[in-house]
Amino acid sequence: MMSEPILEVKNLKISFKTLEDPVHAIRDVSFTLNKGETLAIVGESGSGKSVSTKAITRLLPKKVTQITGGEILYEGQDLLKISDNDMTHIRGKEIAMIFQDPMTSLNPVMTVGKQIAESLQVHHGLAAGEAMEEAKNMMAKVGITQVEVKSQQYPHQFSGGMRQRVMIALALACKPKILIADEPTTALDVTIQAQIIELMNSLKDEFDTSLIFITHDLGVVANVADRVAVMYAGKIVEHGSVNEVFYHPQHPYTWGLLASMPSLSLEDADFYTIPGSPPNMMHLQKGDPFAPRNQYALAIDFVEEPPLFKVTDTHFAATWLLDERAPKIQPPDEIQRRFNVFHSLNREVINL
Ligand SMILES: Nc1ncnc2c1ncn2[C@@H]1O[C@H](COP(=O)(O)OP(=O)(O)OP(=O)(O)O)[C@@H](O)[C@H]1O
Repeated sequence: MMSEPILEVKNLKISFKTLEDPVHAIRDVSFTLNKGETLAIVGESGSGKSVSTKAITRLLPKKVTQITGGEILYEGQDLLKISDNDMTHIRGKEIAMIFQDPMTSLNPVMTVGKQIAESLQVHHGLAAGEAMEEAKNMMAKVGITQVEVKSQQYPHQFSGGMRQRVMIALALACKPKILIADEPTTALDVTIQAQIIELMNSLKDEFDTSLIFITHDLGVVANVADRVAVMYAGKIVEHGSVNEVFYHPQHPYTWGLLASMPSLSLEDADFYTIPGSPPNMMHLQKGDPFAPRNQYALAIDFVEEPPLFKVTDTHFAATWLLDERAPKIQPPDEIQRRFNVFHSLNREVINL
């Protein structure tokens, strides 16, 4: 795996103006997307996944959005500083997005073939006929059959799964360098979800695209991601390789997400769920916003937010439990089981 960065988000801070106080939606978020990799961003609803990625394509509502700090570096330029015109060239052509509900991105009164073709005409300057041929090729690539007929149909004539395939065809037609998929499979049933994820994985490799995959469902992450970033209350609270986050998680919030995942091997384990609900981002209390829900919280959690502690060169977690002065605690059974898997995985690697 190459580890050359294609996108670097550094110390991003975003607030929204409201009729009351501002909502501090993104509170100092940094992450890197490397060329060719898939980065999954996970977290509960409202944690800031969509806002931080919409900032990349500058799709946040201008009137109410205040970007109060940070930079978004793509190929050496700060996307927060370039002109609207330059951004229009990058959006769609170099950085494309797929959303949970394709109907919000597809034009309901234009045939799907025409929509894909139009994007190729605008971004790649293809002539109409050539663009339509390429559009049909893309539709076939994403597994749509009878493309001569289907390319003449409108979005409402497609099922949910097929519509998502159309969105993928539209997003990848211009061969973007980065694809941001925001909950692309959430509205689909489990079998179709698996098919769409497999499709995105194979096309991403074929097109040499780097992928940011946003989801609240850790279950789908294992099948797509190289690295995982876990968000809570507008911050990344843990990030690492998929094995590190799945089998050696350090943050009690990640423990909660993992332990509440349905699993076949959990019959005897004590179920650990995250009590309470996410904080009000308008009025955050002093200390770690996760503290009131954290059964492993220390006194300091109610006073000061933890920094990201380094676990390995590739793994970081923002929990005071990693401070050398913290008491040693016993993680929940399910997490201990994962630690054992992690240690046996590592032993296998060492013995190779
Ligand atoms: N236009 C807006 N005005 C005010 N607050 C906003 C606006 N857009 C987003 N927010 C707030 O920003 C925070 C982060 O929202 P975001 O949509 O990024 O969360 P998310 O993790 O993607 O959740 P979901 O999975 O529900 O989409 C939330 O508290 C949300 O209410």
